[in-house]
Order: sequence, then C-alpha cells, then structure tokens
Amino acid sequence: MSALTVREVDGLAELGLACADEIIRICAARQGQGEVPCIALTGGRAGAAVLSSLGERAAASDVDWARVRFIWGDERWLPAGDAERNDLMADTSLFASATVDPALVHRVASSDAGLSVDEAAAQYAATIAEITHVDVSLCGVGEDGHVASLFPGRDDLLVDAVGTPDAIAVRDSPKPPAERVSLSLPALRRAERVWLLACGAGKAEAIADLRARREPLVPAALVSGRTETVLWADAAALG
Ligand SMILES: O=C1O[C@H](COP(=O)(O)O)[C@@H](O)[C@H](O)[C@H]1O
Repeated sequence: MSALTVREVDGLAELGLACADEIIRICAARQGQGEVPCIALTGGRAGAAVLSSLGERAAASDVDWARVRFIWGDERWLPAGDAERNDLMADTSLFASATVDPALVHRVASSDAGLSVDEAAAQYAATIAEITHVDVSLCGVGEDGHVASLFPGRDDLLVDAVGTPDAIAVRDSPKPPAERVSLSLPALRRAERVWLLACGAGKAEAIADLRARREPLVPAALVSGRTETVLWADAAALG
C-alpha cells in the first residue's frame, strides 16, 4: 500500500500523453530487465485518452509490444465488437498500430461466447490469478467515485476477504450496461502502481471525497498500488 500523490494535467489529452509516456518508460525498463510488463487497461474517457496516445506513440517507442501483457480492470457484459465494450477501444487504437501477442491479451469473455456472466467472471478470475505482477493498473474514476466496476454503496462488490476471487460478476450496475465483470479489490490492490484518472468538473465531488478520505470511502479511495498510487487529474476535477 502506498500514499496518494497527485499529478495535475491540463485536461484529458495531456493526461493521455503523460500516462502513455510513463507507460512506455515503464514497459521499456521492464523489458530491459528481461521481464514481460503487464498493464491493466480501463474503459471510459480517460482510458480512451491513454490508449489513443499509446497508439500514436507505439511505433516510435522502444517497447516491443508483442512482449507486453494486457488485462482489463473491468469489462461490460456485451457481445464481441460492441462499441461499448472496453476492449474495443484498445483494438481501434494501440492494438491497431502495434503488433501485440494475442496470447498476452487477456480479455473478459463476451456475452455472446456461450458463458453466463458468472462463468465469465470465474474464467477471468482464474486467468488473473495466474498473473503474478501487474506493473500499472489504470483506473478511471467515475462521477460517483467508482473504479473498474466497483460502485459505491455496493457491499457485495467492495469485498477483500480470504477467498475473494480476482474477478467478480457485477449485476444491477448503476451505469449501463447493468451486467459487467470487474477485477475485485484484492486483485486491484496487487498492482505495483495504481493510477487513478479523473478529468472534468463532474469528477470534483468524488475526487474531494477521495482526497479527504471521507467516510464512507468511495471505491477509488479503497485501491492503492504496492509502490505507487497516483491521481492524474485536471484542475476541474481537483476542484
Ligand atoms: O463504466 C466505466 O466507467 C469508468 C469511468 O469512465 P469515465 O468515462 O467517467 O472516465 C471506467 O473507468 C470503467 O472502466 C468503465 O467500465
């Protein structure tokens, strides 16, 4: 667990560029040590900004993208290729401009794959349990302070107990779609670095609650990285 630090950025575009540059630096350094870096992607506007910048910078970077592992903090329970799936934004940005190894891209099953959402979550939990090191977990912060698909006031989702699986099925999500698969708190907390991403005035209340650690803690306040927890936010979100 690490203390929260703040990195102020000048809006979504700069957030995307700054995070992309850092991710590239971290991946190149890890590959220099002979390791396969692992990045946990996030959906939402901030996640899209990071992926778009990574896509622009991928070709000119020192990173061998075929030796980077990708997982998702959460996925919306929708058919493959649906415009609202979080993995689609990676497909149309970074994965379209860099050669990645499909064996290292760990997607949540799609709703048309013949599994129930519970089976998909169990399958993803088994996949995540095999991954011993996550370098960076990107966590877009929602207006209500949610991260991944862990929503405030949902005691059924905000669990970190012995036996909590690494991924869980989410039902009755307050944000559509209603069904999702999310990494659980213990899985998010295992990352080396947790980066909380928030831009815009709509996030100001949640960010104020997070920074003041107001009770009940918003889900974003419940996650931190082993060595680094950074809130990347613009002035509007910082209030
Ligand atoms: O539904 C989701 O929302 C959050 C935050 O999205 P944003 O558009 O407010 O940045 C996102 O991080 C999460 O992955 C996604 O499924």
